[in-house]
Amino acid sequence: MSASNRVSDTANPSVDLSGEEGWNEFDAPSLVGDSLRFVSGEPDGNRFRTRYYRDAEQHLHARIWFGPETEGPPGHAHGGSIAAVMDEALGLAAWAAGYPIVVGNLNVSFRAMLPIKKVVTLESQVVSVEGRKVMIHGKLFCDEETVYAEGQCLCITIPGR
Ligand SMILES: CCCCC/C=C\C/C=C\C/C=C\C/C=C\CCCC(=O)SCCNC(=O)CCNC(=O)[C@H](O)C(C)(C)COP(=O)(O)OP(=O)(O)OC[C@H]1O[C@@H](n2cnc3c(N)ncnc32)[C@H](O)[C@@H]1OP(=O)(O)O
Repeated sequence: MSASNRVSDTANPSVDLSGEEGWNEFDAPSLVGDSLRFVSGEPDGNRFRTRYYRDAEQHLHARIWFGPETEGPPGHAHGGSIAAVMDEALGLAAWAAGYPIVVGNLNVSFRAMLPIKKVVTLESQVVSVEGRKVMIHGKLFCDEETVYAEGQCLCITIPGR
């Protein structure tokens, strides 16, 4: 690839991260601080672009653009980039539900190759709470037929917070 092609690869495209009707934008930094830069830190960059929402039932959703810098297999997202999104978003879902946690265990099933430069949706749900263990499930998809990944995230509450 020539240098000039590389420049056009990283040109700053505009990306529509708007939510669905009934979703309210969720201000993650106001809840957890500014530390979530790995996935959410560059809203105009070429790695991820992320916007979080909550629905009327307070479930956390996200619109996420996997930019060219998330590439793993040619033209598709690196599995680690998908796992990073799951780690942040599912951990954040626990915080948003009122549980101050860190992620203890994360299982990701990669169901279909995720094309880069695409906006996908993440949905999440708190499925159980037992003592300090909060289980969150989530999936990344673009429509009913196309699920790219599913995540099961065991979060552990941090004592004293
Ligand atoms: C300097 C400290 C800072 C601490 C963090 C402070 C604040 C965080 C603030 C903001 C967070 C910001 C944003 C949040 C949004 C997204 C979050 C991103 C998510 C992450 O990116 S976060 C980084 C990756 N994350 C880690 O870096 C965790 C490293 N790790 C540990 O810090 C410990 O490992 C810990 C705390 C997990 C447990 O340690 P612990 O000593 O407190 O508790 P203990 O071991 O007793 O476990 C209690 C019960 O959980 C079960 N349990 C524990 N771990 C399990 C596992 N893996 N699988 C199955 N079960 C497990 C036990 O079996 C027991 O169950 P039972 O009670 O039934 O026996």
